Amino acid sequence: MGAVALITTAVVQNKPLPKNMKYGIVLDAGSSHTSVYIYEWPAEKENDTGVVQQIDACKVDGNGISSYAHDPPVAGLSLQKCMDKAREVIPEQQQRETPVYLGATAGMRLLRLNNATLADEVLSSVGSTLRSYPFEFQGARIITGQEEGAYGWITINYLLGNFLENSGWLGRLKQSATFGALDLGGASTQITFVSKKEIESQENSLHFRLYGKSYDVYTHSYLCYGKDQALRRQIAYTIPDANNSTILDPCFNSGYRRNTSTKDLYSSPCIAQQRISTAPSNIEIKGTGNYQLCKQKVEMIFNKTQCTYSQCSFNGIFQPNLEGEFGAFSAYYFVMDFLKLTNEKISLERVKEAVKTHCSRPWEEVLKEFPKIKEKYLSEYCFSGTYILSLLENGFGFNSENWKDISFLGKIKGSDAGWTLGYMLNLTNMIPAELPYSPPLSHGSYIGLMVFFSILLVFIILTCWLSLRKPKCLQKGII
Ligand SMILES: O=c1[nH]cnc2c1ncn2[C@@H]1O[C@H](COP(=O)(O)OP(=O)(O)O)[C@@H](O)[C@H]1O
Ligand SMILES: [Ca+2]
Repeated sequence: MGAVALITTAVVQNKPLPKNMKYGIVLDAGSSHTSVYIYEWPAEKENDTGVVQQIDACKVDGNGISSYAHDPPVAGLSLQKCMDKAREVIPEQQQRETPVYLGATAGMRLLRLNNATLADEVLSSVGSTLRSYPFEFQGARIITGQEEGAYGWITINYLLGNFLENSGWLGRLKQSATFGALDLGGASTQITFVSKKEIESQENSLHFRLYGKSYDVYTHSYLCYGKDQALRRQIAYTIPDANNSTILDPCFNSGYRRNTSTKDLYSSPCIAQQRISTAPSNIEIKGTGNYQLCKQKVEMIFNKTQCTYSQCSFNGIFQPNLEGEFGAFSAYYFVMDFLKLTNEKISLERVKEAVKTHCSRPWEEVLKEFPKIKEKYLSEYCFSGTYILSLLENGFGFNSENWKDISFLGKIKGSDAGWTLGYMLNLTNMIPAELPYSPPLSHGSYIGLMVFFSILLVFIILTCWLSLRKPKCLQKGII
């Protein structure tokens, strides 16, 4: 009876509690568009790694918030549809304690360079929209390039489970068991990885202690080297003078035509050094679809001549030797996915061939094959593919050898690869410096052991009882 009571108590008392979920919202206000991400995690497992999951993502209609500089109040209004959706997704009783963060990236950094007052107005407009929702508004700000790189690195390694793998005694011995992060945006690009070598420039050096292990991380964010700004710079190199308003551009498929206003092209601070006063007000771009010529033009934006450190990537920026594996996400993934080049087994040479082939296809043929793809994206895949190859090879120093170390990542275990998750994990203190205490046994093993020992106890009691009865039996002369 005692043993049965023990088993029952063990099972009933230790039933896992019903899951109490928590939620968090992060808005990624990128240069090209804004996305709203909703995350969920069990409250009682807050400090475990790998428990936060993306449960919803909503793409805001229209362009990035920096494009509303001429009418800041509209920037806030543009977020309403996605925020209404967030209100539907998150249970009502949890909404008041759900934090909302907005982080703006390179588009807003550029707007701040052009006009800081307008940048503030846009931020206060999005802030007041977010405050009007029943969530816990935690601020709308422009994050630094360093933060963008660091949080992207944290996100992918958290989702890949690398921090937990490194936290045991065996993991602590391993040198570089994390993935480097390569993030390509529209206005900036970030490279972040663990380096064993000394990081010679302070501004590129980060130190983290996560789950009981220390990480020395190299990061750099290149403003104006996102693919949209790089395209502008590439076009600006060949702006003709006032007598001629046509550009023959090898980075667009042959037969493709696009009209651009010079005022719009020149509005970016990234073009500051390339402006010519005699430029016509409108230009017509005519594609010629030639990978080699496009590559030559693209490479003009990487200055490889000056370097005051022992080694540099380009533009005099220090970069230690590449180490370990890398996850490439955001536009790296969108472009390589379109070109069907995300398979790890494809060599650098084959990737080049594929981009070359795509560039040489007539625009009419491309358009016919992909009628549903947004024309802006479709027309730029030749340039984007060429730019990605140039940036990785000529800029960062990847080659045929270490190309296999790059994985192009869209989602990892259902969550988008990007800086937003890392940003939220950091701001909610969900990544502890030291390993959190976890009971040595899981709930299942605990119950199993309790049942086993209870049965063992019953068995021992029965055996003792039977052996104690023996002399009595003998006394009675039964045997
Ligand atoms: O489906 C797609 N195909 C190609 N490019 C895409 C697609 N979706 C987004 N992009 C590009 O990804 C980039 C995202 O950059 P983002 O808006 O995050 O800028 P930022 O990080 O520099 O602030 C932009 O260049 C955008 O055009
Ligand atoms: Ca981005």
